Amino acid sequence: MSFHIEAKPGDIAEIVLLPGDPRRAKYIAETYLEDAFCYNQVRNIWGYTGMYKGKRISVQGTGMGMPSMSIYATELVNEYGAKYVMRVGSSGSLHPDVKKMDIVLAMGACTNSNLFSHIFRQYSYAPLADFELLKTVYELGVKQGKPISAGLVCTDDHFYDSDEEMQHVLAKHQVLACDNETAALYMVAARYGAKALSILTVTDQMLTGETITPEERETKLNDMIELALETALLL
Ligand SMILES: O=P(O)(O)O[C@H]1O[C@H](CO)[C@@H](O)[C@H]1O
Ligand SMILES: O=c1cc[nH]c(=O)[nH]1
Repeated sequence: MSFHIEAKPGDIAEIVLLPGDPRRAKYIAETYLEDAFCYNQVRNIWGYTGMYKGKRISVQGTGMGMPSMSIYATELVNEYGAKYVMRVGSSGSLHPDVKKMDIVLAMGACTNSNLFSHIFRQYSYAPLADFELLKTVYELGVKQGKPISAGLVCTDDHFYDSDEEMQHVLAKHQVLACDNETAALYMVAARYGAKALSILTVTDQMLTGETITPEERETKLNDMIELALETALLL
C-alpha cells in the first residue's frame, strides 16, 4: 500500500495503462478486461487489474496535471514494480495537420511547468518516450490504418487561459498537441527505470473549434485504448 494506491503487493501488473480520467479507467476495465478487479478506490482515482487476451494488464487513473501524474507514476513504478506505463489521454491541438480524433504518439514533451526545476535547475530536460514502445505502437497503428502521427507534444500547466499566442508558436514549431501530464510521466519513468509512452487522442481541435463531450472522453477513445492493449500483447 502506498499513500495514494491501496493495492496489495502483486495486485498491479507490470504493464499499466494510464488515463487521466478515473471513469475512463473503469470503462477500459469493464469493456476490455476479463476477471477485472478494482484494487484502488483511494480518492476515487480507480485502478483495476484484469486479463486482456491472456495478458495481465492494469489500468490506473492518474487525475489531471503534472503533480498528480508524478504521484501515481512514482508509486506505480517504485512501490508496485510497474515496468511499462502507457498514458491513454485526451489532448488539444492547434496544428493544422492534426484533426479531431487523430492519435498522436508523444515522442517527446516540452512543458511550461517548473515541477522538476529543483532537479534540473537551469537545464532544459527533454522528456522522451521509450523508443521500443513508440515504434511498436506506431507500426501497429499504421498497419491498422489508424490516423496516427508521432511527434512533439507540449505538457501545459493550464487547461483554461493558456497562452494562445504561444500555442500558435508551438504549433508552428511542430508541436502536434497539448496535454497536462506527458512530461511528468516521461521524467518519472526515466528517473525510476520504467518504459513510458503517451498515446493521445485529439479531442479538441482548437483551430476548427471541434470538440467532443465529457461522456465521449470516457467511452469513445477506443482506437487509442485498443492500440495500447494490442501493444501490451507484444511486450
Ligand atoms: O483525458 P485525460 O487523460 O485526463 O487528459 C487530458 O484531459 C484533462 C483535461 O480535460 C487533462 O488531464 C488532459 O491532459
Ligand atoms: O490538455 C488538454 C486536453 C484536452 N484538450 C485540451 O484542449 N487540452
